Amino acid sequence: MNDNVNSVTATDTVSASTPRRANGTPVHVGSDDCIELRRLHRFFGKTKAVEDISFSVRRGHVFGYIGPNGAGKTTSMRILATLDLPSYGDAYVDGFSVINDPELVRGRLGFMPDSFGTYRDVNCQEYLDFFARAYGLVGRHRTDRLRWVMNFTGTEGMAEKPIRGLSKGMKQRLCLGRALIHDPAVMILDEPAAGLDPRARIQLRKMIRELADRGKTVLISSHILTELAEMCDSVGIIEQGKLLATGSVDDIQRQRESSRELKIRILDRAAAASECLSTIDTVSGLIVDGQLVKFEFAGDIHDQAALVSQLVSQGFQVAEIESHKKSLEDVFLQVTEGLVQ
Ligand SMILES: Nc1ncnc2c1ncn2[C@@H]1O[C@H](COP(=O)(O)OP(=O)(O)OP(=O)(O)O)[C@@H](O)[C@H]1O
Repeated sequence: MNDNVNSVTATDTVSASTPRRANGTPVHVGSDDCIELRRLHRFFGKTKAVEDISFSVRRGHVFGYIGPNGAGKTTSMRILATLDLPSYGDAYVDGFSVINDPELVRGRLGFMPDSFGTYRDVNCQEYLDFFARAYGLVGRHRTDRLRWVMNFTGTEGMAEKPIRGLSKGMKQRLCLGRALIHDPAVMILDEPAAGLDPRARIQLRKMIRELADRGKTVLISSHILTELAEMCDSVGIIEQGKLLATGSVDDIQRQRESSRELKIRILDRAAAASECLSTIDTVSGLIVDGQLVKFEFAGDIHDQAALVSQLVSQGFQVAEIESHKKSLEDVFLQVTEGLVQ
């Protein structure tokens, strides 16, 4: 099925080695990391679609791959799905190299591309059955698997419906079903929520979370950090082929939060309190508005506690303190620069 790797010339490719037995068969390396990119590069002429990207995703985790248009998300996912080859570096799925063991990778991976493909005239059951057969499922096992997948994706009521009559949301469910049909350990989902209405997005999120809870490792791409924040255990932010940040959403938010806005309500002498605050290095942009003193604060939570103690020890009546955290959109805009290639 995944046969269009021949668009890459052999000279483009530098392979990394998978451990092998004496007879040459690959050894399955049991690891907590079910997806791993190691110094992955993919160049198209002068375009560096993917440049030296490394990260790993733990078994049973959902990893959000986030970046603007043209960032290199689809290119990396196509390499993981063995539809393309890296120029340098390697990627591993469930311990197997996409370069050395693509067949083994395909059996362990379900890929949901960003477009549906051309199967307009078959019905939903025929569609899933076709892919089940392509993956070598036979007899009772195939029937049971089809039933489970249709039930899980909520497509059982549409078994007889031709694909050309499906809504976008239903097509996405069916596409997810196709990627799941051979019960892979790893799911690669390229912008599965694009074009879905809010309810369908929520349902998709629930399905993905449930798959991870059942032990599947999921890599999912999106342009939108907020869309992924709730369901992902960790995220990677990519732009112009480079990985700019990786970690949990909270970690990235914390790392990138170089400053935040603080508002302190002082019951009397707010202007004098502002004078006092102006002597602290981590305070800038002070504004006094009645009892409120607003400013940018570049310290951590301990510095914040020290600042309040200092005001109180100087006799100011601190009544309220409000800290405005940067939103995920703020973080995304701060991390990326809006560069397009
Ligand atoms: N087959 C190709 N030939 C030439 N350039 C390509 C090819 N595939 C991708 N590119 C280029 O590589 C860069 C990364 O593209 P890619 O599709 O991976 O980005 P993306 O992050 O998935 O973007 P989007 O969110 O718009 O889908 C872009 O500049 C794109 O034009």
